[in-house]
Amino acid sequence: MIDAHETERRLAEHCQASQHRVSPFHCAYNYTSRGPELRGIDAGFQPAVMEVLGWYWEDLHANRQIDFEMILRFAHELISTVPSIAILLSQMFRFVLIDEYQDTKEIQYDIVAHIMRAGVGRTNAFVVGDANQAIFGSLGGYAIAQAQFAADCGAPFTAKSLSVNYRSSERIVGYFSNYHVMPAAISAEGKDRLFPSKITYDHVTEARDLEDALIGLLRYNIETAGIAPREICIVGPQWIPLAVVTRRLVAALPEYSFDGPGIAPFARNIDNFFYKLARLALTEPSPQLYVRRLRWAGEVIAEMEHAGVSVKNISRKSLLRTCNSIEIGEDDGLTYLDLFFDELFFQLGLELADYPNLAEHREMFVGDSQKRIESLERGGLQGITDIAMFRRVFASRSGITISTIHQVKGAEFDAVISFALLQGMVPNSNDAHVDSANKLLYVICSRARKNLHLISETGRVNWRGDPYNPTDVLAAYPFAYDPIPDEEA
Ligand SMILES: Nc1ncnc2c1ncn2[C@@H]1O[C@H](COP(=O)(O)OP(=O)(O)OP(=O)(O)O)[C@@H](O)[C@H]1O
Repeated sequence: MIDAHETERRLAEHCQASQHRVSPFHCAYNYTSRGPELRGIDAGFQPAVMEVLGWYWEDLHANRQIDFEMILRFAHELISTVPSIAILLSQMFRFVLIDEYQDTKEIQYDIVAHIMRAGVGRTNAFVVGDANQAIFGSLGGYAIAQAQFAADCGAPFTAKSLSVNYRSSERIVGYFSNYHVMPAAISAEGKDRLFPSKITYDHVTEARDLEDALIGLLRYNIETAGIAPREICIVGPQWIPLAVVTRRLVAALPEYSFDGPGIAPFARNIDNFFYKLARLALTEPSPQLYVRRLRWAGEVIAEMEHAGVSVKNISRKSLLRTCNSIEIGEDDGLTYLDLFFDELFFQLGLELADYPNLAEHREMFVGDSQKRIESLERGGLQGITDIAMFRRVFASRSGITISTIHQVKGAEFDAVISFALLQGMVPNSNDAHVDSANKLLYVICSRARKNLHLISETGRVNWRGDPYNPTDVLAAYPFAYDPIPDEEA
């Protein structure tokens, strides 16, 4: 099973053999029940891209490997060609629960529909989500219509709606309701419903002064409004600019700490064996972490067994003890991990070369992490290789969260500060549809319980040198914003 980074590396290799300047970017594809579909590629260019993908699939086949899309493809192929599979699954499962249905792909809906049809009334489904938050359309996710899914499943569905919001104040709910693409009446009924929320919109700050504006808002929320740093989130569209902003904020506000998946110095590939092992290598034994580390140790042992290691003498506790006993005096995060992995294998009496699957995982983990560090450094982030930065990835959240819009989905904070709300970034220029902008703004604004601060900084230019303007739907919303706290002072 190869991960997204390895897919890109292999595609880059095959693209070199193409005579049509195909790049890995063009090769992003979704499997549907009708076969593979490319994402936003002109019809005339499609044969050239499909040629490269053909080589890529042959290459994977020759190495007995699959990528994520192929899991869906083969699951679908099996379930639609071997009827007993769907019948068996429908007998095993009385309920199929789907969360975030708006991010579900056609092939996934079709897999469920096969099971439901085979169940002829035995299997029920509970499908929940929010069509207003469908921001993974570019990856093939969409909110299926109720009638369509009912027809596909051969089963009637009863629609119910959640109209009560327990998270945000009335003022916040009133504000983000503007960005609904599906009509919905929502009322605020949580404990903060009457909170006198500040909702501000700054469209005058220049990009070069962005950090000052962010610092002003952070200080207002922490020092004046009394909000804890871990209850504040800064949201931006892409993680490299976010990392740059973080670096400046870290330097300007040494008294506060910052957390965020976007600033992790190594590849967050949760299926990789060495990522799982890194969790044990980078956390210290402590009573608070004991149960979690025990679970992580269990996952590591299961992966080892899967790779063919004899684990009968390795228990979760003994593995933890061995990990805890390893001491490595090294400040460079990647070197530390490298030495840790070597030492652990040595202590367990294992030779990595005897387990090709694990050796491959190690190569991917180290290669992806190096690439990630290089791109963060190119983005201006220094000190990223330090072991302390590595350790923070698994430390519990205590600082101000920095996140991309797509990563922040599902989370909630007392205060949300969002920048780069610019047409061409939010929404992205590949997907400049007005609904896409509405959904992104809806996701951002509906994360806030109390305060919401939006920024469309001026002076940013695209690769052609043209200036970015504020996101159209945001600029067109005639809302009575509060004065920006700094100006008030
Ligand atoms: N019945 C309830 N009474 C009080 N608080 C509730 C209730 N249901 C949910 N909440 C609180 O409301 C907040 C939002 O709930 P939750 O995260 O489950 O919503 P959600 O539908 O997943 O939201 P979203 O899709 O926008 O992320 C949480 O803080 C949760 O604890």
